[in-house]
Amino acid sequence: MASFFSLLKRVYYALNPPASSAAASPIKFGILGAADIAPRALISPASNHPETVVYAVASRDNKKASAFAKKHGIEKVYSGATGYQQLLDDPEVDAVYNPLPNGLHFEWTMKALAAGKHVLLEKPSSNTAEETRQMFEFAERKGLVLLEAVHARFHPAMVRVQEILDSGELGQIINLSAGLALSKGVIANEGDIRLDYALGGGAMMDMGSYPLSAIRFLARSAPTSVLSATSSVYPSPSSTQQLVDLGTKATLSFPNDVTATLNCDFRQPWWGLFGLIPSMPDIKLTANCENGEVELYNYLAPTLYHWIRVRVQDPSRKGKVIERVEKVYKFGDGSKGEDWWTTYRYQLEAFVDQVKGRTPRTWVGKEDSIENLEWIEKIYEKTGLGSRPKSQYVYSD
Ligand SMILES: NC(=O)C1=CN([C@@H]2O[C@H](COP(=O)(O)OP(=O)(O)OC[C@H]3O[C@@H](n4cnc5c(N)ncnc54)[C@H](OP(=O)(O)O)[C@@H]3O)[C@@H](O)[C@H]2O)C=CC1
Ligand SMILES: O=C1OC[C@@H](O)[C@H](O)[C@H]1O
Repeated sequence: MASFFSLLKRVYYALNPPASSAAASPIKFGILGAADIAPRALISPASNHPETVVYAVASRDNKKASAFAKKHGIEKVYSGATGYQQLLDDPEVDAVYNPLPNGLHFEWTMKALAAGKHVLLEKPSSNTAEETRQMFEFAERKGLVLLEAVHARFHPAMVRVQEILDSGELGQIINLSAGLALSKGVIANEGDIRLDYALGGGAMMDMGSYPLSAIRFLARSAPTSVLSATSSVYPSPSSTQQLVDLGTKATLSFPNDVTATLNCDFRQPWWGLFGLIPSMPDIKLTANCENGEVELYNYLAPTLYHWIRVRVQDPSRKGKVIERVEKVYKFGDGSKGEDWWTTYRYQLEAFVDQVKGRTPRTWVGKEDSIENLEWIEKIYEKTGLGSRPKSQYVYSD
């Protein structure tokens, strides 16, 4: 019963975080585009962070910009063809949140950095590893913070799974698997940016970037090769749309004979097992090891509900398995956090710490983001679909 009430309380506060009173010199954010994800990933967490204010939004469309600003209490509105650049030119803006379609991440992140702004950049960081490298190198040259918003990596539950593996209690990792697959109609419907090749669409870009990042994080290494990869494609007459994967499955190899399987899908069937039972979303990470296994269920929204199930061979009784379940909402070392903090709230904490010159509890750095894109591209190469198109934007330092 007590755990039912703590679930209710956690979910309530995750969705309605208590407003914090503003610190003396908060980081003022500007948002490029009135994107669907912005309230969840930035506006709501920022309302609870004393050192952040969402100050401006820019949209191509004036009405959309004003309605978005009104709904979320945002002071400054920019719109029209020059709206994004006007926001970047506003000296009041300290940091930019870039939730534009993937194919525009490079151009607008480079422009934001050129304008001297720190950038919280939506995943996947760009369309190619080379673009991601250029963005991070530019940020370094400018002395600015750039973070790819792989929010799941910031939650203590994910970090705990890595700790369990690192502790050695399960022995050497043999196989990792991670998925993100949702039933048809839930996401990426007709007209969605996720289905537009020119904008960097595709399931591997959109959803696959998370399980790939998680697998690499738990393996503490880059893959060594893509052993196999297959995609299902959109039955569209347009040849570029046929390069958009609706789902991709890949097997990767890692050092020390570790293998990993990855699954991502926009169009999982609603019914599984011969059409008899509803299929559940694939939102699980598993590590099979020499002496047991660990599974994290719901690694993308662990605040709402998750479990970490550990099964380990009993060393004193051959064949006997000892099972335990952990739920981890806060870091065990007293680092900042609350049970109800979402992945996005933990991510914002880290971003602000980095901007303020403090050491964040968790971080996803330059090489990590470059590597993720490198292997997204390698998986696409293996499927035969190839990388998403490079940005046409040319910048000068
Ligand atoms: N971290 C997370 O949990 C999530 C991350 N994402 C990532 O965030 C990004 C945006 O996703 P989402 O919010 O779902 O997408 P939306 O389509 O809702 O938002 C994208 C915004 O980009 C702007 N835009 C600029 N140019 C174009 C164009 N040519 N076509 C379409 N939109 C354009 C639009 O803003 P306007 O018209 O106002 O100018 C639009 O609102 C993606 O990179 C995605 O991978 C998405 C969902 C969850
Ligand atoms: O968190 C997410 O889940 C679903 C995806 O389509 C979305 O872009 C992603 O970031």
